[in-house]
Amino acid sequence: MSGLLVALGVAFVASWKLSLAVLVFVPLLLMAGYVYGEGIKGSAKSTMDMTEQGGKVGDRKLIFAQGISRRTAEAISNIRTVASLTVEAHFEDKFNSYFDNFIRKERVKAAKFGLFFGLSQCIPQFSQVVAIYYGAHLVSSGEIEFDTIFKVAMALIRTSIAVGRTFSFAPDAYKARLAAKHIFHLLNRKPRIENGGGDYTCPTECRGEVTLDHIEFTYPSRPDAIILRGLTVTIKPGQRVALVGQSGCGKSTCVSLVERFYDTSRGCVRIDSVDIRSLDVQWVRAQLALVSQEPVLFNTTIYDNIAYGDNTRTPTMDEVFHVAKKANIHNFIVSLPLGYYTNVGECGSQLSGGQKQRIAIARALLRNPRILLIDEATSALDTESEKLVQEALERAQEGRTCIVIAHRLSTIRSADKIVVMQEGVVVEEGTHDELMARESFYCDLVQKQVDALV
Ligand SMILES: Nc1ncnc2c1ncn2[C@@H]1O[C@H](COP(=O)(O)OP(=O)(O)OP(=O)(O)O)[C@@H](O)[C@H]1O
Repeated sequence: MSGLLVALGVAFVASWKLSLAVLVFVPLLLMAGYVYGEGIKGSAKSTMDMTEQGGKVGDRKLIFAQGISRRTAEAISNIRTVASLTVEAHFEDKFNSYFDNFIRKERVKAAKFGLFFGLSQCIPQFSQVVAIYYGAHLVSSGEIEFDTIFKVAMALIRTSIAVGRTFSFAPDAYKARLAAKHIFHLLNRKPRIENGGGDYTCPTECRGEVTLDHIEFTYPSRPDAIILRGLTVTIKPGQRVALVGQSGCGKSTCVSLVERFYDTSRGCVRIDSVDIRSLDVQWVRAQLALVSQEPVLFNTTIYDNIAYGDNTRTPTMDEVFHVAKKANIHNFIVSLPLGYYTNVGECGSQLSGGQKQRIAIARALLRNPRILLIDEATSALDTESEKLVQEALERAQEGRTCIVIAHRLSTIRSADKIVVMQEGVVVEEGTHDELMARESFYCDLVQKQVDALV
């Protein structure tokens, strides 16, 4: 805007009459600049929009089975699910229909824009014709010099077009400011649980005692649903404790609290009698290893996937062999053409469920944790594979505290303690024999599983 004011000053000083004649065109010149600027942005943005929106075809209903909004990229990465649901054509139609709509809308837009753009490109020429025609008249009548025509024309016409172009970028500048504000808000957010550092304790050793002391807990995303209601469990060093109960009673939540993915609402988790909120979270996690229901493998070699178990050092090949043998997976790995350097594919897609489980067990063992957390796989493995996984799990549990979330009760008969949970509280605990003798909750669960098998 200051540029326009300066240009007006220069033009009026040179010739106010000629300036007034050109000024009639200034609003049109501003508009011409604006339309031109929009044109430049439009061509770049439409490509971006097309890619972005095309990527959203997977939204909502398309992956209805999972009930969550996904993008096409996710549909492609979940191609097996898409194929097994036989919804490929549906995805393709939706993808194509989006682009059909897009092309139709863009054609109308392009025609409108072409018209405005053409007109806007004429305006500077018209204004120059007027400036030269009227300027020539003023020169011939001796009111101005010849070069004044160019001073006025250049100052007003070029500046107006430039200002118009700048205006066209104003909405984007505003959006960019807003986006930057969101980004800085995110960057400035402090995590509720500090990831190491600060004034936290790092004990020199860990005995492996875990206490869940009168824990009440709700997930931050669902503050109305109370998941744990005063739950208390004590696990002695080296003890093998199984958490059992119906689906949704809060077993995995207990493991998440021990891992300190969340803080409790009331009560506390203790390791070796120390509240984990006062312990360095990196230290806490270094004492733990989690073998989860759906083990996550990275898209890299088997060696790397196992070596991720201990990021404090680069493990030797012998160490990796040793843990892989313990996890019953070494023979399989060496039978592969590339052995330990075989890539497992995205999320371990080139391996079976049982093989993934065993690699995850090897990874956990490499960490040599004091406390092992096992969330038993719910998905059925074939008998042979299940036997191999079970053997690997049993070996992995030796000499350390273990918290096992058991789905198949037959696997935890020998546990030192079985804790039966119901709706976020402990309703019963003891050994298998003690609980069976009581003929109560645990006995019911066992009976239900036996009935289901028959
Ligand atoms: N991240 C989360 N946000 C909100 N609610 C959650 C979250 N994770 C779990 N829940 C809810 O907490 C409750 C307990 O879940 P949890 O996974 O601990 O149960 P579980 O006993 O381990 O079940 P399962 O045996 O089926 O694995 C469930 O009602 C579940 O819907």
